[in-house]
Amino acid sequence: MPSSTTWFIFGITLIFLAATRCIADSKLRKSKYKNIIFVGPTGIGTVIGFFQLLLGIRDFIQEGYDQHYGKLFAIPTLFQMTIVVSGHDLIEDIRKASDDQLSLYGSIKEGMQTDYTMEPHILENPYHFRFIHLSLTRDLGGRFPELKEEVIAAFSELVPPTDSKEFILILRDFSSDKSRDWITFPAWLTGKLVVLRVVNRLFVGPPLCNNSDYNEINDAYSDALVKTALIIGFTPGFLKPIVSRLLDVYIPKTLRRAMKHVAPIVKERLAKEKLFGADWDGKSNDLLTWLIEKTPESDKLSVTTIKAITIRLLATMFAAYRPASMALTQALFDLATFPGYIPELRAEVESIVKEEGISKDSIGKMYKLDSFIKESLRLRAGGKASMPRKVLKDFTFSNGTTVFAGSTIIAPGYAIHHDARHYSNPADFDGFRFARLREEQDDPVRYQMVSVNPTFMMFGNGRHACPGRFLVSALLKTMLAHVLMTYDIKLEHNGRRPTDKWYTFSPAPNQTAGLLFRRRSAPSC
Ligand code: HEM
Repeated sequence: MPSSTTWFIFGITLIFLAATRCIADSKLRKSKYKNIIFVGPTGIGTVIGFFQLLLGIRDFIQEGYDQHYGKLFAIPTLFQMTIVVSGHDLIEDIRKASDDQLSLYGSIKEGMQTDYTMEPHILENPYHFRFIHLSLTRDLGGRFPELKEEVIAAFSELVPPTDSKEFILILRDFSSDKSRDWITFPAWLTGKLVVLRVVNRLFVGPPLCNNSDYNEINDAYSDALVKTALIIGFTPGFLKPIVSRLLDVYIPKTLRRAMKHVAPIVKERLAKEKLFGADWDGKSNDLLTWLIEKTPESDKLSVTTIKAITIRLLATMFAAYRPASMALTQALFDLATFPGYIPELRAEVESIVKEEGISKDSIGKMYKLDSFIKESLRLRAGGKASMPRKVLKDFTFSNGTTVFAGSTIIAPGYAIHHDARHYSNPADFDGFRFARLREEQDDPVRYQMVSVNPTFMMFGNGRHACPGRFLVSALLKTMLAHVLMTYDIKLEHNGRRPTDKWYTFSPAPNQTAGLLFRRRSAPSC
């Protein structure tokens, strides 16, 4: 229990921060931002606003979007200015801007406080991200058999039909009546473990991808990164070095644990290369190999190198698995919430699998399944803040409004996805919405999950649009096809969909709810 002195210091700190926020806000409104509409409380209300902003700025974004659609509006957060850009033309301006004007990496640097949470040079040259473009996406067809194999293996271990070692492990606190057919699994934990394992199959290969300690480390690293970045982000600039030093325990500890797994594999792969040459038989085609090849020859085994490789592995995994596992969990909740879709989805999957089996090409033909997952993404996933960009040079939008270097701009993805201008009955889950549009307009490309445009911002837009979306689409479709073919699924607690949990900008699936699975007697894929 914290002592009264601790509470006193905490209270004084909050009052100090609130006062700073008031002063900063009033300065900003009179400053060069005077031509931009401000959203959020004013005057004494800014003190209350400060606490609301601590909890998240999502309501202010929606309020601004509803009242000022097609314009820019500003939400002064604690120590910075977040400018929200709405309307097709202005979002197009962001898409066309150069990286030295509006920078994605600048916003990641700020959002994740990478100067304090990672080695700064890693984001200066994020070549690990290019692996997704240059290798993984281009060769997705070639990698598909591994992805499929791992999906099947992961589900059969993590959602097994009977009592088993892994079953006990994952259930932990989840009680289940094993005498019945239906078994309850923790949805979020299961979704995370399946995605971690499958993505790690493509990032580090077997056996590490099945190592539960390594997968847990990936999860712990992401958690530590988010929490540390949040605290440092709320800290005034001059205090950041001190606060980051005080917090300098969780990330390094997790990193050291991860390095213990990565180092022997790097050694083993280098030894084989020495023995059998650069293209040795059985050489893994994964992110780890790619990172080893990028490292200067003389330096491949140094601790610094292993550390840098491990950070890049964990950072890429952070970008990949968190949104993908949230999307999987939400889609499973939707499948269980709207069982009326199951027969038609099953019919589509079964007929295609019967003809062609499961491959990258065959899942490409499952457009009802694609539509169902895309609708789940539209309604539940993603953040209020798509296309985050740090303004590096003053930038003037096509409507004449200038944003100044130092501000952060975002597009309000969540509001766009819930806007009746773009989607009829936007609050309703309409699983075949995109399949119908595709049929009506005879356009097989525009409505598929991986297409990005100013009305579907889940994966951003423009040159930085998520390069992992092709993998995500293959991953989610293969997983849902497997679940449809292998299990019956339903919600616990009389069929009420578990409520989402909101973080600063983004919704996340409920993290404690369970899902019930029952093995089908029909053959699985
Ligand atoms: C449902 C899952 C996912 C969602 C919703 C998502 C969303 C996003 C968004 C919104 C961006 C920023 C785009 C922009 O600002 O224009 C982004 C960037 C990125 N994503 Fe994803 N992502 C997902 C999964 C993945 C996966 C599985 C990977 C890796 C395999 C990945 C790798 C990346 C990378 C490397 C970038 C940075 C792009 C660049 O450097 O230009 N993402 N993602």
